Amino acid sequence: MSININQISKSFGDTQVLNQISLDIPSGEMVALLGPSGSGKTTLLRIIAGLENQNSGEILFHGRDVSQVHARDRQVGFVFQHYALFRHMNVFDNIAFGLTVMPRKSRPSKAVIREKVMKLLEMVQLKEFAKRYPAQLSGGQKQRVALARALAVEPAILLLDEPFGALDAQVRKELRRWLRQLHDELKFTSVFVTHDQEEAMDVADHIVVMSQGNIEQHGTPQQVWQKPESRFVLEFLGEINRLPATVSGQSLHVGHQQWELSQPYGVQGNIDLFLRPWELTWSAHPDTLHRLPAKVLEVTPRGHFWQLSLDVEGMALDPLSAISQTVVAPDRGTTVYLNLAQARVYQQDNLLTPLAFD
Ligand SMILES: Nc1ncnc2c1ncn2[C@@H]1O[C@H](COP(=O)(O)OP(=O)(O)OP(=O)(O)O)[C@@H](O)[C@H]1O
Repeated sequence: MSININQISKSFGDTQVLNQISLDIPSGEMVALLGPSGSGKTTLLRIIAGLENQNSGEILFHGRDVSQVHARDRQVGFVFQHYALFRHMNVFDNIAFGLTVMPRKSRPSKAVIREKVMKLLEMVQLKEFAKRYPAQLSGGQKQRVALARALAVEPAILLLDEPFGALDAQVRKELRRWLRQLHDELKFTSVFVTHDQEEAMDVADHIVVMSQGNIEQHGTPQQVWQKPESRFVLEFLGEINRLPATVSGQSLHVGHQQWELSQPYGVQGNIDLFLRPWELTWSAHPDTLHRLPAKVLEVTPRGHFWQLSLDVEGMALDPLSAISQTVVAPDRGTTVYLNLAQARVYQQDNLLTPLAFD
C-alpha cells in the first residue's frame, strides 16, 4: 500500500515539530527516517499510524485520505523499541492477540489462528519458544515476537520505531537483515525510524534524512551518501573533516599557508572545506597536489589501512582524520603534505564549485 504524506505540520504548544513535510512512499518499499534526536522522526511515524493528529496536511494510503481514520482501522502494524509484549501472556498468545480481539464477524476460527501463529513462529524462528513468557526470552527474541505480533493481522503497512535500538550490535545486524527478508517475502510497505545511519544504509530502499522538522534529503542510500544536498546531510552521514579557509582575491589561505587558485573564485572571505577521511591523501614530500603541511599525531593499523590523526600547523582544530591505504605509514611526529583537491567547499549551507589550484 502506498503512503502519500502531503504538507504535514505539527506543533506541540509553541514548538513546531514538523514543517510542511511531504513524502511519497510507493507500495512495497522500505523507507528509513533518519535524523538526530528531536528531528521529528517519531512524531511523523505516529502521525502515519494515526496515534497522533497533525495540525494540517493529509495522509493518504493507496490514494485514500486516512487523516480522520482511527489508528485501529488503518491496517497498520507498529513495533516500538521496547517490546511492549504482554508479560502475563506466553509467546503464542502474544502473537495471537491481534487476531483474538478482532470483531466477531471478521475474527478467524481458533484453528486458523493457531495455524497462522505457528507459521509466524516458524518465520521468526521461535517455534520452540511458543510456551515461554516474555521474561524468559532474550532482547532479540522478544523483538522478533513483537514483529510477529504486528504481522499477525497482515498489515499493509508496518511502522517501526527504533525497533532494534535496545539490542547489542551483533543482534541488531542479524535482525535487520532478517526484517528485510521478511519485508521482501511479505511485500508490505515499511517505514522505520532510526538514528543509526549504518542501519538505514543497510536495509532501506530510500532514506529520508530529517533535521528540525524538515526533510533535508530523500534518496537511495547511494544518493544521500554520494550526493549530499546540504551541508547538514554531508556532516550527518559518515565521518567528515572540516577545514576553515579564506579566499582573498585569487588566493586561498589555510592556516599559515597560501596558494594561488587557477581562476578567480566566485566567493570571497571565509569558506569551509570538507573532506572524507579517505579523500585526504598524503605525501611525505610537497608536490603540486600535496601542499598542506600537517604533523602526524597518531598512526593506528586497522588491518588493510592505516588510520591517521593529523594536526594542521597554525590551526586551532580537532585533529584531522585520514585513512591511508599506502603500504608504508608515515612515522608519528613527522610532517606530511595533504592534498586538498578533493575538498567539497561550502559557504553556509551552499555547495560551491570545487577549488582548482595553479
Ligand atoms: N507529546 C509531546 N509533547 C510535547 N513535545 C513533544 C511531544 N512529543 C514529541 N515532542 C517534541 O517534539 C520534538 C520531536 O520529537 P520526536 O520524538 O518526533 O523526535 P525524534 O526525531 O523521533 O527524536 P528521537 O530520535 O530522540 O526519538 C522534540 O523536541 C520533542 O521534545
